[in-house]
Amino acid sequence: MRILLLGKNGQVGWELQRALAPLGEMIALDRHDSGDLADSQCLLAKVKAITPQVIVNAAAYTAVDKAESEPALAGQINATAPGLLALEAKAMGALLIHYSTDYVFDGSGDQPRDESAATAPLSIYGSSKLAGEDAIRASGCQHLILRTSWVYAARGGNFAKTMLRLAAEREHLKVISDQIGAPTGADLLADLTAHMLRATLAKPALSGTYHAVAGGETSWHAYAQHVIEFARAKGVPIKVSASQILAIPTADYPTPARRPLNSRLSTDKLQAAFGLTLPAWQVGVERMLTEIL
Ligand SMILES: NC(=O)C1=CN([C@@H]2O[C@H](COP(=O)(O)OP(=O)(O)OC[C@H]3O[C@@H](n4cnc5c(N)ncnc54)[C@H](OP(=O)(O)O)[C@@H]3O)[C@@H](O)[C@H]2O)C=CC1
Ligand SMILES: Cc1cn([C@H]2C[C@H](O)[C@@H](COP(=O)(O)OP(=O)(O)O[C@H]3O[C@@H](C)C(=O)[C@@H](O)[C@H]3O)O2)c(=O)[nH]c1=O
Ligand SMILES: [Mg+2]
Repeated sequence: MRILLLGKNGQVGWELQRALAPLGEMIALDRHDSGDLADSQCLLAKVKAITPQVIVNAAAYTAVDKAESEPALAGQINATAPGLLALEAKAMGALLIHYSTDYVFDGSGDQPRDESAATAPLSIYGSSKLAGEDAIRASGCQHLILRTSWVYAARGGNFAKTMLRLAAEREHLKVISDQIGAPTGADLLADLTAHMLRATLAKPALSGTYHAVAGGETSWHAYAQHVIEFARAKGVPIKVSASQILAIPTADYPTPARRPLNSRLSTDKLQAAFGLTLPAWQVGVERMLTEIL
């Protein structure tokens, strides 16, 4: 089996290189080797030449605030290119695996959302990701769309690493405590992808959209506290004292993009359909911290 991986150097792409390696021949691209989602023509020519049985798209425009001032580029990378990949997958009979986000929702309420909940993105990033999902579903190709949230990895930039850096430099931190979600490891997503890929090739009816996040929930503030106190306990030099990691409401942290308050996603569908278990978010975060500290 030939697997084409796009975005091989992102957080998720890097872990997919590891997790998908045993499943077949992998061709892994980034934007520099004809895998540029901003250049659809070149990308589609490359896909046709490779004729993969599976396309895994881990490439995306993920700079949430910057997207507010670059909507056309975000739309090209997150919506137009995935839509064209889906049409090509349909034509070739390939399975397309793609990732989406909690930011497709408006974050109202306080209950976990399932896959059928109404979408209403608050940001350009969120609407571009939703348009990508919709284009894939409309293409009629076999697909797996994994909606995830708050992704971190040992390799790459993410919130946990930003907090460790700031905690070493500053005497106080202000972190939002009224946005609730689940930090999800890129390694967990890659492993889920490998299992789901195999199961879906064997049983195409599994094709569809799934929420894929770690278990439990937290706020950005409690997540930051967890990361910083774990590092402190390991002897890492930390400047901020525990009492100076200050909880603030979203209103006190103005950003160009609006973000959902309630990012809780229910993973019941994924767990039931694939017989998989999603471990608590702390398990993966502590493993990642142990690796990088
Ligand atoms: N990060 C998060 O918190 C979350 C991510 N997701 C989704 O998960 C998926 C993976 O995200 P993640 O690994 O965290 O993101 P990263 O930002 O770590 O990686 C994205 C990758 O996409 C690449 N990329 C950007 N533009 C292009 C382009 N024009 N052509 C080809 N490649 C490009 C980047 O390359 P380069 O470094 O060269 O720019 C980078 O390697 C995405 O679909 C994202 O929307 C969902 C929820 C949360
Ligand atoms: C750096 C910092 C951030 N924050 C807030 C801002 C934001 O609400 C939250 C997280 O900051 P980030 O910059 O990681 O936010 P962001 O880049 O929006 O994270 C999102 O990325 C995209 C790609 C997704 O799909 C989402 O699931 C989510 O992970 O923490 C603070 O409160 N204090 C701080 O010092
Ligand atoms: Mg970010």
